[in-house]
Amino acid sequence: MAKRSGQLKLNAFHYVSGHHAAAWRRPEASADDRIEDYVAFARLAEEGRFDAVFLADSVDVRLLHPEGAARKAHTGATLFEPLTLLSALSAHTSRIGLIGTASTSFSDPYNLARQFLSLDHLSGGRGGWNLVTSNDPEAALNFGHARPVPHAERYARAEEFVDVVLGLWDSFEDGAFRRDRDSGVYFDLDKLHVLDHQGAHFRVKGPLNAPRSPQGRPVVVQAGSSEPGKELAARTAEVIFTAQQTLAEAQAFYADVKGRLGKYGRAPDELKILPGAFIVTGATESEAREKFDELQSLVHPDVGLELLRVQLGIDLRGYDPDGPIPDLPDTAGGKGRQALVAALARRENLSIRELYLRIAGARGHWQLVGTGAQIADQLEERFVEYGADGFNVMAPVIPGGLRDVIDHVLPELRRRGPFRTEYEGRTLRENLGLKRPENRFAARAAVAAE
Ligand SMILES: Cc1cc2nc3c(=O)[nH]c(=O)nc-3n(C[C@H](O)[C@H](O)[C@H](O)COP(=O)(O)O)c2cc1C
Repeated sequence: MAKRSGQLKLNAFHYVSGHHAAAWRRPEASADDRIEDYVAFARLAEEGRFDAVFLADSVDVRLLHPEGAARKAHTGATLFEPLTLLSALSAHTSRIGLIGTASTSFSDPYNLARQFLSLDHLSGGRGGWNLVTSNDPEAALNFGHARPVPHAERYARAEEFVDVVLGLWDSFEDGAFRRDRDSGVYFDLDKLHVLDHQGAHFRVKGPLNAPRSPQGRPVVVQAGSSEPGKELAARTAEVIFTAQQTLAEAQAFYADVKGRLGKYGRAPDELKILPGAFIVTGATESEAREKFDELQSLVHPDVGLELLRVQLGIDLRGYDPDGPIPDLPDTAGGKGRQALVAALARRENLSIRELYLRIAGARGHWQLVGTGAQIADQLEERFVEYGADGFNVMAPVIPGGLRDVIDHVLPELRRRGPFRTEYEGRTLRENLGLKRPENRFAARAAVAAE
């Protein structure tokens, strides 16, 4: 296959004080309760010409390992609800995309469709929905369940959930709202469509009480890595977040998922694959390494064991930290991530302690520590060798780690070619190079009229 040209896409992953588990302990890190810090991050990412800010989310504080949770092993304890926060950020930014996470397991399609379409209008067409099924085992207990919802059930619901949302987003065709004061006609009835969805999980009549947005509808993002996760993404998503350690694993995932689109009548370029890249950089390699080592020295064993509980689905308290990880149970959580972290331990022959330090920063994602040129070389290789269409950039500490990427890595990428100096468009779709979707009802009417 010829080496590719074109532009890679970059998201700025906002993980409260930083993606490293010890980020919040650094004095320069953003606070998790100051809106001005979130605004500063979004503006910094926009200054760097990133495609979007991405907000992860969990609907559970993750207290299964209280000591680890109390030491902020993950963000669960202090996450502002993403849609609320992104709506606020839309007023302080003008070009950067705003992608927020919401669960199909613990929401309902009508409200979620309305909220994300409202964000899309508020932001002038910059909204995106990261669809998750929520692999936190205790999240279900916050929504009326007595036990975790099994993986297969979560995806069966997600498949129907996304179809209802996409259908509701087509309730009104483009140009439906005339707002004609003279005739008194506010909208064209023949451009309004009732969904009337009847399914195994949902009965939703519609229409949605919100018109199509400047980019048609929000961008749908998925982050599944299991079989059902990849299939759902191939059928419905336009961006997929993912995690791979090696170029070969990234190329295999890339070819696998792109190869699935054809059966849904989709072209490979209709889905952008953005693996995570945890990047620690500086003016020199030793400066980058020092920054990383300082953070590593702040990782408490309770935090490390909690990180492994979330990623591997097993509580390793009571095991010898300098011994190997035991055989792993079938997890109700994220199967894709469990397999990835277990493979990392085997490949690098890591003890429990070594493994939690290995993932304390990147949490199972690709970890790059070095100068801007060294990192740009690796990012460019994964892009030109068809391992990614771009990256979800994870800064170790916010905002300093993002500033480092902008100052040291992006100029090197621009020198090599595959990253923008200026936004191409005004909407998230235009900047991601995604087409503006047709309204399904208008498309059907056009075919019928031929
Ligand atoms: C970059 C990235 C971001 C993710 N963000 C979230 C998140 O915010 N909330 C969440 O519940 N899961 C999140 N996930 C987990 C995925 O939804 C999914 O559960 C995981 O990748 C395992 O795939 P599987 O569910 O298909 O087994 C994320 C995954 C990736 C790769």
